[in-house]
Amino acid sequence: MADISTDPVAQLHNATSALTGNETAAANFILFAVNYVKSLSYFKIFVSLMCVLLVWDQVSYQIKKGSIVGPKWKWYPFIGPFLESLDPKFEEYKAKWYSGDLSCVSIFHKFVIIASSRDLARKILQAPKYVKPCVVDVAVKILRPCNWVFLDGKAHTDYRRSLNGLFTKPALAQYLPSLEALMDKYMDKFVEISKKNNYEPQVFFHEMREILCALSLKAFCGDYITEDQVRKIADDYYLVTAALELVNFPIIIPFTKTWYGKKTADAAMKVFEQCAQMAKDHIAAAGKSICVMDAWVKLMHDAKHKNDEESRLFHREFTNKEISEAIFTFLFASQDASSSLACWLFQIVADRPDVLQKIREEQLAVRNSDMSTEMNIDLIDKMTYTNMVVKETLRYRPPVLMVPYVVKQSFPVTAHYTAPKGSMLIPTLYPALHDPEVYENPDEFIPERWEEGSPANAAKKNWLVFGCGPHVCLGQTYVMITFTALLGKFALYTDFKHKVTPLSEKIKVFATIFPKDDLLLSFKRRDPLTGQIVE
Ligand code: HEM
Repeated sequence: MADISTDPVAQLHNATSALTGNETAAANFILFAVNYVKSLSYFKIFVSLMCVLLVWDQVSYQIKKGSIVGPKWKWYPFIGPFLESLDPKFEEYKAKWYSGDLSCVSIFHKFVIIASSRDLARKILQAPKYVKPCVVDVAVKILRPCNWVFLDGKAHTDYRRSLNGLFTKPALAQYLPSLEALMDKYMDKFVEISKKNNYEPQVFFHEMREILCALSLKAFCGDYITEDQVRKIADDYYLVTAALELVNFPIIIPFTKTWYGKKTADAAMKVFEQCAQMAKDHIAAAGKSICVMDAWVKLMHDAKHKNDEESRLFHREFTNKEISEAIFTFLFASQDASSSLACWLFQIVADRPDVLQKIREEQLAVRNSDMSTEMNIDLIDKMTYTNMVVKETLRYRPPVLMVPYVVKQSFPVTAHYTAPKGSMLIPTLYPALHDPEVYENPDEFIPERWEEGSPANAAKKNWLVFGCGPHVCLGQTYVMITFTALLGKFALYTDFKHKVTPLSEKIKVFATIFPKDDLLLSFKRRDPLTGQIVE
């Protein structure tokens, strides 16, 4: 008669009768284990399960850690140093970087490897076969899964090639006049704000974020975006930054940080979609190109009559939605890093009157003291010293400390260590930029170290401010040009003072890095030729 028992133990018993030797021993063991579990209470089962998981958590950590530097054990079971990661401290990061070329930490199920030497950082950034950029889970929801930044390999390289042309010097030359006009407006605004506070230094962190957001949006959307829309996006943008913290809840729950972040991003992309259509209409009517959107649409427009390889990239029409998503990634990539640079730049220059004086002298010289000279690329190219100040600020206080990547397949990072698939691999940029063998007295601010023929200039491999490899920053030329122009104008037309506090030189980590006291500044109008204060 067929065995109709539903008891798995009874079934196993019957099954073993047909086996011999090793098979019987294995089956007996399973039988014993099943009988044992059946004799346990739920509580005991739970405790046993937890013990197994606990041991597995530690064993898995040890296997992944291998020979690299890192905590001997996962001291906080399962979560690891999760609570510390909620409030990242620059000093703790630094201690980690200098603890070894490769170090690790495990948070929940994520195994994180930090690569801090220049050569390892470069190796990782240039290994698209093994790694791809790692974004927090929620970023895919906020930036949308179809966004170009999530493309990998050839698809990414091809899309990137279609965007490179939007940030070349000739393209940037088209955006400069409207950027200069906006800089003028913000100089007035900063002076006005300072005047209302009797020129007493006050927190300028938020104003710096606003001017950078406004400049980016002007460069990207030109006059298609209204001042109100710019203000709204600039005001709300910090909600996106807050939503994209490295440690965040992956599901979007109403009225949480991520929910507000997504709402802000969706609203901004809606505005960009409308702007994209206006750019298409403007270029179709043979209008002049003055912003990134115009330049992009013009490339599409011109491509229709050309058949070279570069133009073929534009043979398909990028939709308004696609353009809006790409523009949002530009804002996303630029906003925090550029605001960080702006904060340090104004603080550092205000604290060093000799540097400010040299900038002013250069600014007058390149204009031949003719204040009606318009800003253009040739003029900016002549601002050698101002450019060195921007470059040294980027080295001294690199806005992006680390770039998280995820391992796609086991990656032999060194002869002795292979990063396991699925782990997070983080090349750090700071140590290469503070390498004493390349930059003498690396913790001092010395613009002259960038003079032609200097060791700093020769050490191209250490210049990791904008990353390297297939994901190298798309906006790096734009950054150098805009900031040189911005600093030059503010130095000429305003007298800015910084109040030094014990926290000014301390570093706060908020996506990028900022002075811990949020930057106390005051601006006065000055006559660019005489240096007299104009009240
Ligand atoms: C001070 C300002 C900035 C700094 C320090 C900075 C730095 C960086 C770094 C370190 C990366 C990652 C590179 C890599 O993975 O190898 C990056 C990527 C990127 N940056 Fe910037 N960035 C800045 C401003 C900008 C601006 C203004 C734009 C926009 C126009 C921009 C657009 C991008 C884009 C689109 C990417 C991703 C490129 C890709 O995945 O192909 N960045 N940036």
